Amino acid sequence: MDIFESLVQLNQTIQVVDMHTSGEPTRIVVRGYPHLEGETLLEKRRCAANKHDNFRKQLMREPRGHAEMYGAILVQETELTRSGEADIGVLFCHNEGYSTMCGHATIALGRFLIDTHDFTVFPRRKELPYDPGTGLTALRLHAPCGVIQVHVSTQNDSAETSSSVSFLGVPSYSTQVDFDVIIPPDNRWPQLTAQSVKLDVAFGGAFYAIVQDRELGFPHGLKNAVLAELNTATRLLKKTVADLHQNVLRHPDQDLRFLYGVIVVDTTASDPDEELGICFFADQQIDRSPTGSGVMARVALAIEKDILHLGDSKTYHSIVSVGSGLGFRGTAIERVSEGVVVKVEGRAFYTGVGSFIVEDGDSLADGLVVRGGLM
Ligand SMILES: O=C(O)[C@H]1NCC[C@@H]1O
Repeated sequence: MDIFESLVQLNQTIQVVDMHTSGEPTRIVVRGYPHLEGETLLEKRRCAANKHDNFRKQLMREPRGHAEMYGAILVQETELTRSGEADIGVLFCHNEGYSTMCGHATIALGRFLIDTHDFTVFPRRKELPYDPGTGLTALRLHAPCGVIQVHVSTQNDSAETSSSVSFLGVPSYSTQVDFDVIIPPDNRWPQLTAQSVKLDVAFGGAFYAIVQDRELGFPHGLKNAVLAELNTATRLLKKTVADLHQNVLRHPDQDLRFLYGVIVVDTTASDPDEELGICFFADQQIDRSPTGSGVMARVALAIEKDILHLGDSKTYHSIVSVGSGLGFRGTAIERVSEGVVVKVEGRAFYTGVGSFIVEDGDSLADGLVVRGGLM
C-alpha cells in the first residue's frame, strides 16, 4: 500500500477540491464534514459556527490553509432543495467565520457542480436543465442570502473550461449614498486629513461600505497605494461603520445584518467601461478576485446614482485581475421590488484535490495564522 492510501486508511479525512477564480481560492469541502443540524440553511449556518467551527479553522488556517483562504461547504439538503426551489445549498467560510454570499465561490462551484457526476456529492445533478440552443446548464444554488441562478457552458455533460460562468444574484440595493462618517483621529492612519469620510453602503448578498480611494487619503490610485496603509484605513473605517452605524445595514433577516467588507474604488482610471477596486472582507482578507457580491452591490449603487442603467455592463477588476482577462463583468438586468438583479460573469480554474488529516494529540489541530499576530 502506498503512503497516500495508508494515511487515508489510518485517519479520518476531509476531502476537498481546490479552485481559484481570478486568483481567489475556493476550497470546496466535498466529504468528511459533519452533518449540520437545522431545518433551514441559516440554522445550519449557525450550527456550523456554534458546533463545528473547528472544521473551518482546520481548513482555513495554517498549516492546511492560510489567512487568505476561502471555503465552500456543500449542503445537500436545505428548506429550498426540499421545496424544489434550489438544487443544492452552500455555506461560505473564511478567516473569521461564515459569509452570506460569495460571487467568486459561486463561479467556481458552477464549474465544479456541473463536472460532478457523483450523486452522493450532488444528488440532484442529473435533474439540471440543459438548453441545447445556448449550450448552458442552469443550476440553482441556495446560499445564505437566497437562491442564486447559475449558468454554466456545458459540453459532453461537463463544464467548458474556456467559458465563463455567470450568475444572477439576489436583489441588490444601496442603503446609504454619499454618507459622511466621522472617523476618530488615529495616528495609524496619517493619510486621513479630513474629519469625515464620504462613503456608500450597499447590499449584494452581503453588506459593503464602498469608498473612493481619495476619500481615504490615497489620491494617486490603488496602484500607488501601500497595501498595509489601505489595510489600516479600511479596518478603522469598517470598525466605525459597524460600531456606530449599524442602522445602515438594513435587511429583513437579522443573520444578514453585518458589514462584511470595505471596497476601495480607484478613481484614477479613465476607461468608463472598467473599474478597479480592492475589497477587504472578514478579518481583513484581501479578495484576489473582483468580489462578485461586491460587483452586485456596486452595480445596484451605480443604478441608484444614475451612473449605470438597466441593461448596462461594466468590467470590475481587482488588483490581481487587471491585465489578466479575469475581471468580472457585471450587468444590471432588471429592477424588482427589493432592488436590482445583477448578472456577474467570471472564470474559475481547478488547482488541486486533497485529503486533510487531523491527528489525535495534535495540539495545533485547529490551526493558527501568523500575520502580524496570532488569530
Ligand atoms: O466574490 C465574492 O463575492 C467574494 N470573494 C471573497 C469575498 C466575497 O465573499
